[in-house]
Amino acid sequence: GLGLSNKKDDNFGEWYYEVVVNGEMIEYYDISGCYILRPWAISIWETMQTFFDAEIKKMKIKNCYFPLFVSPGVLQREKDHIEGFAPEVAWVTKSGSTDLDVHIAIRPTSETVMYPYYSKWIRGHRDLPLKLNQWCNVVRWEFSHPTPFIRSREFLWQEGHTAFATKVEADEEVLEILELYRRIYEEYLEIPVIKGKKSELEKFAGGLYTTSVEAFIPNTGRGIQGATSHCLGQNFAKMFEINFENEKGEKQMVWQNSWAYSTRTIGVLVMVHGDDNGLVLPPKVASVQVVVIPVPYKDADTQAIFDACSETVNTLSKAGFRVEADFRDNYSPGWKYSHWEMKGVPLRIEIGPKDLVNSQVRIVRRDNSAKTDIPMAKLTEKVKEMLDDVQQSLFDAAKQKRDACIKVVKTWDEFMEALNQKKMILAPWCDEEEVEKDVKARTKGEMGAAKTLCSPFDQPELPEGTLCFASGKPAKKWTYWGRSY
Ligand SMILES: O=C1CCCN[C@@H]1CCCn1cnc2cc(F)c(F)cc2c1=O
Ligand SMILES: [Mg+2]
Repeated sequence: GLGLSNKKDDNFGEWYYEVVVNGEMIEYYDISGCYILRPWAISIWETMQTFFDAEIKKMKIKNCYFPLFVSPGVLQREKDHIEGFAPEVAWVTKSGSTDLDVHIAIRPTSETVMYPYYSKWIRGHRDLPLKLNQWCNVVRWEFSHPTPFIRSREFLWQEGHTAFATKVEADEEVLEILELYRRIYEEYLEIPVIKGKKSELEKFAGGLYTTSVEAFIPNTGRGIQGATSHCLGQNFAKMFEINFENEKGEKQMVWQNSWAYSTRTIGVLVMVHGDDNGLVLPPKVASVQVVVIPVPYKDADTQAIFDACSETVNTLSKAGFRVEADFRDNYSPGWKYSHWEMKGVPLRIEIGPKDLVNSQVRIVRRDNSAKTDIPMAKLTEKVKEMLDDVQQSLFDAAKQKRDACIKVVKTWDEFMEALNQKKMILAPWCDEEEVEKDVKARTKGEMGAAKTLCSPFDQPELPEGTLCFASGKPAKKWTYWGRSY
């Protein structure tokens, strides 16, 4: 039948696979870890892209496109950048039946592709800042269990790569981009995120520091990195000799950033808002915000009902809403209700014989199933009101649920109890890497170890003498810990 055979709170993993397929976002592919992204998913990607692209253009960041293929020499240029990642790199070794004598890597990220040309293009301070972004796919041949949108061997992202004369400019842009990522999550996807700094152990090894927006999946009790904005310092400038002559004629290395968000955002959206009837889409990213369903009755005037549906579609689309009617005569109204609920369409409008008589429509909200009869005359204003309310309600519900998963702890025992309760744990930490490694070792298990998610910029009060939950040493900062994706 149409319904899901898995409940979200019973077996989340199965529920997720079913929802992304039944919601017509994903089609499975015959190569493991690869998925077909169908229009219902790509329309969400495009909405985010439209917002983000417009915002970075305001920042004078330009789009470019570098090749998919990386020559082996440059890929290995930076040891600690690549060492841990080597097993994930996919290689082209043949063309047709001919072996390539030099194997070519497929980009897993584009630092090593782009920076030799940054070195060539950046000569003097007038060449700075150089601020480029590309919208592309990347390939990482990961082996941990693949999950649509969340962990796939190929995914879509944007990667920004910027170079500045000063660290001050770089530091400023890192946070400007991070704020855009927060807006994508909290103003479009309606998912609460925490802005913070990654620990030395969790940061991008090739960089100076990493900031991120961290989301949380209550059902699995796992944190998930939503997007990341790194300051690379001068590490890559040194490696790729990206220098410029400053105003005084002195040779200086540039300060760089790199930042990305990916189609993983869509997976987080499904996991956070989805329910046992399927997807639940925030109106701002829904390619269909309102679906109009005719409810013909045996002896009623079916044509009149269809006409009322068409009129409703015209009125709402003229008002700027993304609206569709489902006139298919081979499906019942009931079937259509389930189908569009599965796809997460925010509002459903039902028009039957009595609605005609009363010149009203029945509007049903996807997020809370509330049913309201609205006079046709007030249609547009009510639909706008309800869509705005759905958008905000989704955030409020997700935030309340996420906040209920946060536990503040002071001791190891409290930490372990919270971890076993699938919480996102805020703990005072001495900020020592050895201690972080020790926590990982002590929490190892088939569920995966606990790790730091981020140290929130918004630091609670840390009273003098507060001790680290894990080492007992003087705590330096509050840090979020948890299991993660
Ligand atoms: O996270 C970002 C933002 C956008 C540009 N890149 C940075 C760092 C990416 C970190 N990273 C992440 N994954 C990788 C996988 C690989 F196979 C590999 F060769 C390299 C990497 C790798 O450098
Ligand atoms: Mg990885």
